Amino acid sequence: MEGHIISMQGITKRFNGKTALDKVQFTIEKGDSVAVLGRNGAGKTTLLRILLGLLQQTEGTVLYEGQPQLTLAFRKKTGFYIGKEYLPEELSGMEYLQFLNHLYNGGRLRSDEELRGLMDYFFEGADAAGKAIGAYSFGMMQKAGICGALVNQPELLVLDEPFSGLDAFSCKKLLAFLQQYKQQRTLLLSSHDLSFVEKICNKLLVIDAGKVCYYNTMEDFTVNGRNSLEESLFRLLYPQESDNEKISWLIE
Ligand SMILES: Nc1ncnc2c1ncn2[C@@H]1O[C@H](COP(=O)(O)OP(=O)(O)OP(=O)(O)O)[C@@H](O)[C@H]1O
Repeated sequence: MEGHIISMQGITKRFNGKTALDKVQFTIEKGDSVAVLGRNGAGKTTLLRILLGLLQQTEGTVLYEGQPQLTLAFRKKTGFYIGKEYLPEELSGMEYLQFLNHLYNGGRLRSDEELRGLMDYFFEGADAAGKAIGAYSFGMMQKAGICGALVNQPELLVLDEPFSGLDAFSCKKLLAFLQQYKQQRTLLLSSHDLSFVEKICNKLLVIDAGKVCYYNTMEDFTVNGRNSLEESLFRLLYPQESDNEKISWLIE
């Protein structure tokens, strides 16, 4: 177990008898940057929610540094953004960050100036700090969620589709941020945007119909970069048939 920051052991999740995750098993080493990939409905968000203790698994165990994960240490050292449903709509962006700051460390962790700096980086000076999150656009909510995930300077950062809804400049800023972040910490993200995944992650966890069908390095998956990530993923998950006939049928 030594060196593993996260260990998921035999995780099964059933919703009303339907299996969403089936005996999922993997470990994440400190310093890894892992992308969770798979089709819509494969089980990625369910997996991240269970890992974070936001959803109870039906079977299996999640360990953080060798211990059951729902400890204060896990909460203090983990940052996450998993969807806008976890954002308090009535608070302004700044109030949300201040709230998290108090929650994590009685307000001693970061100064208001630092929190404002965090917002400035992702919002690029847009007037968001004083505005209620409920009045944000989808992309602004994503940014507020990402800022929230970073308040406690987490050792493990978990992000569910962080690039979704961000404009091109914001994607570039997030990419630059994550590229630096991953050099010092551990990162787990799900994304459908393979070009960003390729630039950030060293390991891939591919899930299909609730089962892990690949977990290893990006290099191994792409045969040392000879194939693109997209090609390699298509080869693993999609049948080699042409959709042209189906498209013609749909159009005509
Ligand atoms: N609360 C729930 N109740 C019932 N079924 C659920 C619930 N949450 C997820 N599921 C089901 O579990 C499966 C996995 O869903 P999940 O959201 O984890 O997929 P995903 O890989 O994150 O998909 P996407 O790429 O579309 O975000 C799906 O079949 C989904 O319908």
